[in-house]
Amino acid sequence: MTDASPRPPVLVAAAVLVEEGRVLLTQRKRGTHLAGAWEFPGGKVEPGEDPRAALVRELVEEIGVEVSVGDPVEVTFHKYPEKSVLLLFFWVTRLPGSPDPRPLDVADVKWAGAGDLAPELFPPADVAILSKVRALLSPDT
Ligand SMILES: Nc1nc2c([nH]c(=O)n2[C@@H]2O[C@H](COP(=O)(O)OP(=O)(O)OP(=O)(O)O)[C@@H](O)[C@H]2O)c(=O)[nH]1
Repeated sequence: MTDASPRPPVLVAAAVLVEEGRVLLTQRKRGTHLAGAWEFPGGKVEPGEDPRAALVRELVEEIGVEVSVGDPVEVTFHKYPEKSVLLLFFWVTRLPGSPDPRPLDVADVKWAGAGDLAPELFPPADVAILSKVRALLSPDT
């Protein structure tokens, strides 16, 4: 049966930033949707905003890094009980001279190897992107 009053999905842009065989992850803050989960850094695209510009903005706000946003890696639609999300995952590279990531508006930040990508640590919407990213990373980390 279809929802009687469906709301449009929340549009989210998220980054796949790989350096030296590790991918950058952030941890969701207490009191937010899916608190404590590890995820790909990013956030909601504001109405009328270019998703790539939103991602640049979110990475400065959340972890203080300056990036260039490349091609899409994956697009995922997922229904949570409280909302649905449309996630746009992009390849991202740090600009020369960008600061190192630090947890400005997230609970924590880390460079993760393939062994850190257990799906149960991530939002359920991230299953597809996780298998793509795992295949890219060094198997022994
Ligand atoms: N950045 C990011 N968000 C993700 C991922 N996977 C996933 O389901 N999401 C969901 O996409 C939404 C991202 O929006 P956000 O980061 O601005 O979340 P928020 O806490 O401000 O949202 P809220 O105010 O509705 O709780 C959240 O509901 C988050 O749970 C991911 O890999 N990265």
